[in-house]
Amino acid sequence: MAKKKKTTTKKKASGFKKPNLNFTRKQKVIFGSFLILFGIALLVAFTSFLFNWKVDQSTLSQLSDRSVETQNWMSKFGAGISNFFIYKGFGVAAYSIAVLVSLTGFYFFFGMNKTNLKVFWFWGVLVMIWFSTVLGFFANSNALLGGMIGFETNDFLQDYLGFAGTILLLAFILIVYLVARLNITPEVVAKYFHKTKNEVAEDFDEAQQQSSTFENEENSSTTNQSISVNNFDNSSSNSEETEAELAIKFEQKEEGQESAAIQHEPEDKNALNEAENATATPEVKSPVKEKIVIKSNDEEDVAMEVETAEEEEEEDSLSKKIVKDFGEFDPTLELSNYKFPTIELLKDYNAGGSSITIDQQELEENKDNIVNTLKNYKIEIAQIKATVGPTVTLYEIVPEAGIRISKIKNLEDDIALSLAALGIRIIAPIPGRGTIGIEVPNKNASIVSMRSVVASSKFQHAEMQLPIALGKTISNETFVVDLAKMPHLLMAGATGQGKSVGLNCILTSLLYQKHPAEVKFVLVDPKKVELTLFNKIERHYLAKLPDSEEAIITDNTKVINTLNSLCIEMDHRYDMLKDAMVRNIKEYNEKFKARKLNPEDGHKFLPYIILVVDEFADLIMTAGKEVEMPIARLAQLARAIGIHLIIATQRPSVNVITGMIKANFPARIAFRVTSKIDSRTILDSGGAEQLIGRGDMLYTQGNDLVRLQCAFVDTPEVEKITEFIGSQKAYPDAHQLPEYESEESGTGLDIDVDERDKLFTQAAEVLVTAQQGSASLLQRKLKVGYNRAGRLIDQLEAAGIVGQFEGSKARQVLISDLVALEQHLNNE
Ligand SMILES: Nc1ncnc2c1ncn2[C@@H]1O[C@H](COP(=O)(O)OP(=O)(O)OP(=O)(O)O)[C@@H](O)[C@H]1O
Repeated sequence: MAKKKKTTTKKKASGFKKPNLNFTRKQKVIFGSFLILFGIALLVAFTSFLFNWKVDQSTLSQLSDRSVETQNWMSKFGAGISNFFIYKGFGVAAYSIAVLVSLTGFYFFFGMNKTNLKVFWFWGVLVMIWFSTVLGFFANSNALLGGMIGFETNDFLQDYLGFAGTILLLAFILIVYLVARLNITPEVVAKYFHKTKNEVAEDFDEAQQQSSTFENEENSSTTNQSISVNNFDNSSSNSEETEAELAIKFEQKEEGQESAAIQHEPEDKNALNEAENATATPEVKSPVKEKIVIKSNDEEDVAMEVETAEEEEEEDSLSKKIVKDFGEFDPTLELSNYKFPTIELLKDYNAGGSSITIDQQELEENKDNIVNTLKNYKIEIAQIKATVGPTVTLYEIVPEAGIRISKIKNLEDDIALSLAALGIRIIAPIPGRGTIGIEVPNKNASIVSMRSVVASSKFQHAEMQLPIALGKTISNETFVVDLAKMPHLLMAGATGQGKSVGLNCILTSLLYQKHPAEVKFVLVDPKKVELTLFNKIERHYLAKLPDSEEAIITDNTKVINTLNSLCIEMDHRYDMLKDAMVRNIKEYNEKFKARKLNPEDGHKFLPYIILVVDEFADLIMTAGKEVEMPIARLAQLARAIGIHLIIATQRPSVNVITGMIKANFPARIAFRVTSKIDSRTILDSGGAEQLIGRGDMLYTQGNDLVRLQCAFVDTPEVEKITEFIGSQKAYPDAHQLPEYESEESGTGLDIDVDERDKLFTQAAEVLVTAQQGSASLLQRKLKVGYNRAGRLIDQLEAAGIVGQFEGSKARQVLISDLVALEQHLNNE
């Protein structure tokens, strides 16, 4: 069974590579310009052929003879190729070929998405054949029109379908073209005519109103009277109809207070015209509008327009048009030749044999031991089942009715003793299974190779944003999780238990699935050796601060700037999301790819950013609480905007993994730890102290604990992968994070006088009076925070008022009294 699985996964892995038919940018420009010019040459030759074909045709058989002259503007080449395409080919419809060739040239030259090109060629050739067949009807009067192919096709169709049949077939093809290619449906045509009708009516109204305004102006004194008479006449002659019309009018009045045109009685014609003009102005822009005409009593039409066009729809159709013309935005275009690492770069640790090494005898022995031990404590078993995993075997037992589960749980040590094995874990009961699980380590644990998990179909076909193949479960299934869903991961384990391998496994998974345009890593490696290999992919996958030289941060003091910079990036991304009216990075990028967001408004494709901290305890110790705040902020807010944190630590103590950190890292991985307390700190439950090490781990994402064997990826394998990626064309530099100005950055000794703190003079007076240069004194007296007090001291030192930093002692005050201070400050 296991072997069978293996062969299928291998097949899938080998089918993973895509053939590479891409040109480099230079090749595209050269090839593109050739095609454009070739297309133009064809146009020139074809046009000339139309005038000179009769003369040139007699020379065609002697084209190889240099002395023979042709009339074509492109000489022998022009005459030959035109004869081929026009006379022997498609007639005048052959112009399509020249246009299509030039168009192809443009696509290559400007590096545009070529999917549209295929569509152009398909329809272009179809139109050409259609035209030449239609023109084939006139072959007798002019052989050039339809060309030989047009004539023959026409002739062929007429033989089988007759004249009428051929015409009907050609008409059908025309309809297919109009509907499928040009989207011209009966509705569209009807809409167009409706629109034109409206426009004519509108013009007519306008003209009428203008003439009546003119009349109005001339007879201003008499008009009111005549209208009132008209009103009277109308209402008396046609009272029912008028009532109904008036009712509509008043309704409109009540609902649409803003419509001045309706509120005014027709006697105020100037106002009416003005109002109408005002409402008419936006009409010009609105693509769809509906007109309700309400007749008034004086035979004049009061038109109210209801505009139904929405700007967003217009934008939508604009983006659709851009997508139609250029295809969706492709973030990978800049590195379009990028090749994903191949599976061969990973080592197959189980080559030549099955990955499971437990033998039948071991299984039997363990089973007997478990049954006997439980029997000794008077626990009878109704059923027992074994599932063999890569490092441990799970024995699931169903005890006889009436046995208390806590009784079995308490026997953990006794069972371990009887099996003479470390790392026995009892899960009582197994959630959702109704059994009790006893995990017993295999005598010969087998390695779960990274190769096997990367090649697994579960990973290959994972429909996840950031898929990570962590390893294999106890039932030997590949375990794949989505980092984007976690959304942050906390990893802990004692030294040498597999943390670094685990981190490499996560990073490798992402390298196998994500293009450099889609994901960027920010790596913090205080141990300086663990992540150095990833330096090779700096310009592909890493992100760094603009002014830093190294992309991998090994100096803890620099981490604070990076974290704050990530916070700025986070805020910026939230603004972009808000602007785009989407809720998360996935929707944002989809909208951007569909060209619904304008890059000129600051929108761009957002890669996922993954922050990896290899030794968090070390970071907290050196950089202190200052790192905790931005980490907690990122962890709380960054999930929607694609910034994910992976934090690993050797020392899972409560002062490192604080409540604030824990609350925001629901996904946790525990490798073997030394005590139950550590296990509780990471997982909120025991169990990690009973693991056997070497990548044996427990994973939780807020609810159940899953025991996994972490996939093993060795340093040489990572090196090969990074070398493979690093040797390919890269971006000019690592991804730039936003610049961050640290609060302390202005505290050099060359502080500008203008940049001094507002409390500078007050601070100087406090220290000179007390003759004590201490920051805490300033904090107390001026009620300022520690940072500001520190900055003030630096400024006072720069001004020569206090002396240099002297460790634990307070700084010396260099000015004796307030008078001297005043003098000192005046002399500056
Ligand atoms: N998944 C695994 N499968 C098999 N062996 C493993 C696995 N993970 C780790 N090991 C073994 O354990 C050793 C130590 O692993 P790793 O370097 O990852 O430990 P670590 O927890 O990072 O230690 P430290 O904290 O001291 O850096 C590896 O060299 C390897 O031999």
